Amino acid sequence: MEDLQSALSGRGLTVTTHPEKGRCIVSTTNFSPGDVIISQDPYASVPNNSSVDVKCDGCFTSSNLKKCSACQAVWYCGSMCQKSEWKLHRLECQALARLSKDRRKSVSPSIRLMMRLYLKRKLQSDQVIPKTAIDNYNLVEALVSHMSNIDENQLVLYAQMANLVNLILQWPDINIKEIAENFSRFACNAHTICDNELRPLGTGLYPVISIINHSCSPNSVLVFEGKVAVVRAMEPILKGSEVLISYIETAGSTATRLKTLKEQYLFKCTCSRCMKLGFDDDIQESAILDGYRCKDDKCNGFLLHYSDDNAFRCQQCGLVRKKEEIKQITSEVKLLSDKATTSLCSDYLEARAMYKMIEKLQLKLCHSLSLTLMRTRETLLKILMELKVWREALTYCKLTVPIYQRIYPTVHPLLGLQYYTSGKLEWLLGDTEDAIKSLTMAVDILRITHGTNTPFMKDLLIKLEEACAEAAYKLSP
Ligand SMILES: C[S@@+](CC[C@H](N)C(=O)[O-])C[C@H]1O[C@@H](n2cnc3c(N)ncnc32)[C@H](O)[C@@H]1O
Repeated sequence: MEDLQSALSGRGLTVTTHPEKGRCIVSTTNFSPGDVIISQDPYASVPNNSSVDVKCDGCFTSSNLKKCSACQAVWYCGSMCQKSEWKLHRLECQALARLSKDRRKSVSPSIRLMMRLYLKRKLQSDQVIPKTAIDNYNLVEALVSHMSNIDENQLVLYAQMANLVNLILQWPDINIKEIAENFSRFACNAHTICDNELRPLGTGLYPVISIINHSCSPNSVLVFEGKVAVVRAMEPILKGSEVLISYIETAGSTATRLKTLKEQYLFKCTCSRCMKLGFDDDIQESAILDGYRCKDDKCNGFLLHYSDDNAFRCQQCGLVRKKEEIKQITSEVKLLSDKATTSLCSDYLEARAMYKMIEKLQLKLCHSLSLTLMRTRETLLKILMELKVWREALTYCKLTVPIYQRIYPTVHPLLGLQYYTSGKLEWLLGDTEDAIKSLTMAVDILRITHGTNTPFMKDLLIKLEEACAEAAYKLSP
């Protein structure tokens, strides 16, 4: 702990304890928006490979991959990544190679992550890999596990997974109970590693970054540069303030956020947004985000429960909508959604037709600002991008932007990325003036959340420069 404190003090941070939250990271200096508060390499990490989607173990790229010839289970994009991973993979490779081909295929990313945690611990204790103040197994042991609060079924599952790790590693003195506890630690401490556009690539354990607590209106954001986790300030953070990130999608209604945090992280959030639960404006906001629209097409009102829960009443015009009718449309949407999800993996044209039908039904059911309708439109945007139907994709992107602006704070990576998508589409379609506006808004946000020195940001800045140059050229006599 002393080593950690002294490593953090050089970065303007300290670890304190809070009676309800446990450990916290607090700033001992002022941070401005865009400042890197802390960055860390993973103690252990793994790509989220599946039978249909594989990534390089070193950099998580999906292109030019070759299998490790010995274990046939791990992929690399080239010799550089293979070499950088070799010390750890050498031991992992021997363990995997002992398994039958079928067994090897069934080793899930979570099992691999646990194996890699133990292999790293072994390599550090054998001094093959150096330990540092922010990269050692003691920090993993200090992470909360919530073992005494998780239910029995979950414990059984963790015990089964621990047995599997033992079976693969075949270390005589391995402690099954300790492995099971580490699975519980993964559940509330591991982070999903994402690319710059926040698409998931894998999972990593970052034991110092895991000390940062949650808020639904956080002052910082966690992004990834390759496998390195980077926490940046999104707003001015004054000396003495706690550094807070969000563990979950903050757009959900208060009840949804509280439920997710309780189920996955086992705590009751008491941030300023969650403390509004049950107050009038929170009830209204939730009814819009999660809720239904007025039956009258011309009314933009939202519905709240009415007369013993058998009906809903529009809060704007008073029109009543029967619960039965809502149930009927909901089940039609559910039926279609189940089919549509499968078509997403196989046939984009079919998926487009199905999601359009879902959107049509949801327009009858959901408030125009509802998250459910927005998610459908996000999916349609992705499908249309895959199909390269740019103009229609732009229409859907534009439909989501006002909702993003409403549900996210002015500096939020998802809002910045949506402006970026809009700008790219406008640029492609020759709407240069609009592209400049969207790309400028993207830069204003993403330079804070993603920094300015990454290839991703450089690419965005070049696109903006090109759009400005073209606009100037069009204007020149
Ligand atoms: C990733 S850890 C954060 C560090 C943790 N406080 C510690 O002592 O190691 C996540 C756990 O911290 C606690 N936690 C995080 N944010 C919290 C909050 N806003 N309120 C209460 N507890 C919180 C919960 O126990 C949660 O499962």
